[in-house]
Amino acid sequence: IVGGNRTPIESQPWFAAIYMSHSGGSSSFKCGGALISSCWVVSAAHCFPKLKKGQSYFLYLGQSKLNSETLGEIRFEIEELILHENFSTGAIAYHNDIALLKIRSKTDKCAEPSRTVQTICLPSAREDIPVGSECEVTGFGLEEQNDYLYPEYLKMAVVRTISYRTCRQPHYYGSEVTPQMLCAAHPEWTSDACQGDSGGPLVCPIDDRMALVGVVSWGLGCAEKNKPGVYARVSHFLPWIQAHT
Ligand SMILES: NC(=[NH2+])c1ccc2[nH]c(-c3ccc[nH]c3=O)nc2c1
Repeated sequence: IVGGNRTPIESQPWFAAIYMSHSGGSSSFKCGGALISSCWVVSAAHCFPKLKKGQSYFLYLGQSKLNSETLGEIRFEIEELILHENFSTGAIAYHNDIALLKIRSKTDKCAEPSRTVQTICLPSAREDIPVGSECEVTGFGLEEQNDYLYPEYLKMAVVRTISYRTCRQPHYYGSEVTPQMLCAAHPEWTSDACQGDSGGPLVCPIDDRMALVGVVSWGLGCAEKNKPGVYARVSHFLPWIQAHT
């Protein structure tokens, strides 16, 4: 997250930190995710390239600090990884960049709600939030696009949704942006998601509840003028989520 502020996991209790474990026993942080029900986490399909021998994915819920113990954090193995069947990579965009992870703890359980672990609501069917809505994006991703280390602490930034027409302007992203994507940026281009935030949640208030409106997908650089963050538009994928969970 470029800009924004540190946030405790209690403020984003649906946030999942997804890691890859390597054959030698080491592990590396990969992407964010969001808990949508006890057994299911939503993330981005591009976070899950084909695994090599001895590699696997796992995730933590309730984690405020990267790679280390947060009181109340819980580790989950990925029992099932479902990538959208039409996921593809465009010139700069990812299409249908959404994935579902079925989680299972060591004691074969799914997530149990606590002060640091809660689900995020899905948006109701196909209704879209008004342009200019103030939303929040969360993750352990880079704080500057040329950084090479991820921050230790979870961060959150406030961004506003941008209209499809604006985002398709030539000096924005032109026709790389499709109706299944949602653009959002800070009005002064000072905060944004960045590498490592992929898969994480863009949550926006709908009526009086926070809902998972977007999944961090791509962007040209980070917090660059006229280059908004692009998210998978979750309302479009509701039928797909319902069919696979
Ligand atoms: N500006 C944004 N909102 C953004 C979001 C996700 C990104 N993911 C990446 C990325 C860069 C290089 C390798 N893998 C990535 O996911 N850049 C990103 C930029």
